[in-house]
Amino acid sequence: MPTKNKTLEENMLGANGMLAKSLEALRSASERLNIHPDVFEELKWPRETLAATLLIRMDDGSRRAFKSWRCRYNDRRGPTKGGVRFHPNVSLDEIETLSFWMTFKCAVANLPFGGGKGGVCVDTKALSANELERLSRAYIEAFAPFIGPDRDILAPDMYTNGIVIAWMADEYSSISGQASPSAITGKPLAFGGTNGRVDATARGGYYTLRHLETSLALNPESATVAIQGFGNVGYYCAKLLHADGYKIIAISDSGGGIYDKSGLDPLAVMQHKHETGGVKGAKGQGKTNEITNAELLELECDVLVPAALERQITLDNCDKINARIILEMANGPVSPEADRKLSAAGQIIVPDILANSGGVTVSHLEWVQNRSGFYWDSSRVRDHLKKTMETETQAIWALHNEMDLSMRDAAYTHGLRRIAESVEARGTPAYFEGS
Ligand SMILES: NC(=O)c1ccc[n+]([C@@H]2O[C@H](COP(=O)([O-])OP(=O)(O)OC[C@H]3O[C@@H](n4cnc5c(N)ncnc54)[C@H](O)[C@@H]3O)[C@@H](O)[C@H]2O)c1
Repeated sequence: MPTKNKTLEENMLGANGMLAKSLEALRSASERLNIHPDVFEELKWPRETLAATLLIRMDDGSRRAFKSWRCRYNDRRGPTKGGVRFHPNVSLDEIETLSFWMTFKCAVANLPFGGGKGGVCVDTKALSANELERLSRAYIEAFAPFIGPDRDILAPDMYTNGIVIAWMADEYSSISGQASPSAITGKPLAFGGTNGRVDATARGGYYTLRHLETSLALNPESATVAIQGFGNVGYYCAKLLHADGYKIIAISDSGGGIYDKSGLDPLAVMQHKHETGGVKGAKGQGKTNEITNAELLELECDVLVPAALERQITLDNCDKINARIILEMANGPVSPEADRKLSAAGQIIVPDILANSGGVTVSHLEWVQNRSGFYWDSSRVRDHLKKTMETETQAIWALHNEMDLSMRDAAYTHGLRRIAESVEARGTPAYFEGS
């Protein structure tokens, strides 16, 4: 590629940005599969990203501005789909990267969706409930022409659970002038939500891990687990694994963590978090110590479950990671450089685009139910989720072994095959030359 173009590409992507770095997985999967360059050129760029400044009336009468974005990364396999994140560190690069990951996650789960994502740069803990409602509705007002059941479908992400999604769905229906439940998934049950969505992301990761137990020589009777992040995903992961005999030895949240080598009961820790606002101070079965988030990541354990933010394990700390298996329940918790080093050292990283795809898999079922008007019971949802997770886990595990790839490379290869087929189905230069 000429230097001039490369500079242009670097300028457009931001050479050191998270998206530019994340594209490495796409680049190597494209080379491996000998994908047509048109496909790679298309997948390198977000299809469209919209930015909006949300102006909110605060409770004290003042006005405050919040930066926000919505990105539709690629829609070749169907309408774009992805959560909305409310977090103080949200940035354009982060939203576009998360949308890129969603594109591959939906393909890995074989859903008829492309990838999207949105976010608002906000610390929700500093807002009142009224301010949070105004912000949630303002987000929809700003992006309403961009979203829709056949265009871009929203969902929860960090700090946008339950009521926030209900406000958003309500606002979208008001603006569109009709009940439009399928534009936003993750809704409360009474508002067109689906059974089984609350713990779907965690349950998907749990099915994946349990399916790989024999291959990974994991014994649930004695395996130890450390969990970073104790929100929707971290809590339900801890709960499901604990119920099957796994020993949860450490849990953390944004305020810090606790460690007990005799084991922690996730229900008791959640009770403590409800009462005090954090996990610190909760007691386990034996001697419970307080630890930092950094210390939690370095613990000796069989399974480390990052379930909070991206870039928690990087070149700075990857030499200190002692877990045999990392189950990526957060999006992008291990940087590409750290992933290469850890994989080369024989540590198994079950990648986010597989491990946490249970959430979007059940969101798809919610969308299907909203459109058909026929609602499923929990066992039907769980059976479908289990089957999907096991099928895709097995396919990725087989590629990992057959092609001698890390699990992340295997997952990108698996997803790219499907996306490339849908791009190529619209014609490549070879098709037009032949006609
Ligand atoms: N909820 C879903 O369905 C879903 C689906 C796929 C992926 N994810 C990913 O899972 C992760 C967690 O999402 P969630 O829905 O559980 O969010 P959540 O808001 O329910 O919980 C987030 C948790 O992370 C903790 N946290 C925040 N900053 C932290 C830090 N610096 N160190 C340790 N803990 C910290 C918070 O205290 C909280 O316990 C995110 O990366 C999200 O993108 C979520």
